[in-house]
Amino acid sequence: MKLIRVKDYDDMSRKVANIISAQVILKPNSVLGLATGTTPIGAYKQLIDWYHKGDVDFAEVSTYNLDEYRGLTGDDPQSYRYFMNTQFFDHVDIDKANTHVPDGSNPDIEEACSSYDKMVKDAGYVDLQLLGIGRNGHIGFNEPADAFSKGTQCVDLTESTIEANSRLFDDPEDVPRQAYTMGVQTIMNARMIVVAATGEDKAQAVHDMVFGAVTPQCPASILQLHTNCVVVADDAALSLCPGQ
Ligand SMILES: O=P(O)(O)OC[C@H]1O[C@](O)(CO)[C@@H](O)[C@@H]1O
Repeated sequence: MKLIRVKDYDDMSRKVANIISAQVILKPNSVLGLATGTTPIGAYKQLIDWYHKGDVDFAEVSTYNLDEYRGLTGDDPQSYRYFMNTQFFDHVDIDKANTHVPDGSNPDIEEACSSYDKMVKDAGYVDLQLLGIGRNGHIGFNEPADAFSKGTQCVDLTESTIEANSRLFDDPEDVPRQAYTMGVQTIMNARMIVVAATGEDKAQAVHDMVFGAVTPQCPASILQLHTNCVVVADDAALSLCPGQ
């Protein structure tokens, strides 16, 4: 695991955008694994800016998102499909047909998960996976559990995640209780992984991810076993890490 210390959220956003840009410039038809949440918004903004300046383009890129709330359609403003369209896809030259998010509107869990797995597999898995990290160490929506997940699965969100994500909903009661998420094994199949984290509320999760035991109780800890994983984190997120 390589640690890159950054000053703050803006610095993290530029560095993450630089890594994604380099990937796309070197391999224009890259398969990107993308994340939602507050963490990557600044990186998406930076990429949009560089796209408008002609520094990078996404015409040949395809994308697979980590997760989606079960029960929401893509046109629901709280859905992750809507988030990706409005925060990134609508502003660059990516072909929307090449962008993929688990289908939260599919009530058939088995079908929703297996069809997403097949798509990612048929794409040859992900070249570069961008990850945020939950306060409890979750990646995608893979919550602390007794075993690491493999392929796409339907998960019951923990109270801590529901509480953390309720800030984005008018009424906390509206936060869906379930989500479809890419599995940990699929995430680990990515050829490069970039984890972004800022802020003190991520410090314990970042410590456990980098220095803790590899355990499904902290899903992000398995990233220690990935051969090409970079963590881009600010002082606050690294504040519990020894010698950092
Ligand atoms: O970037 P945030 O908003 O802190 O979220 C962290 C993680 O939590 C999720 O939003 C899921 O709760 C992930 O998609 C994200 O990577």
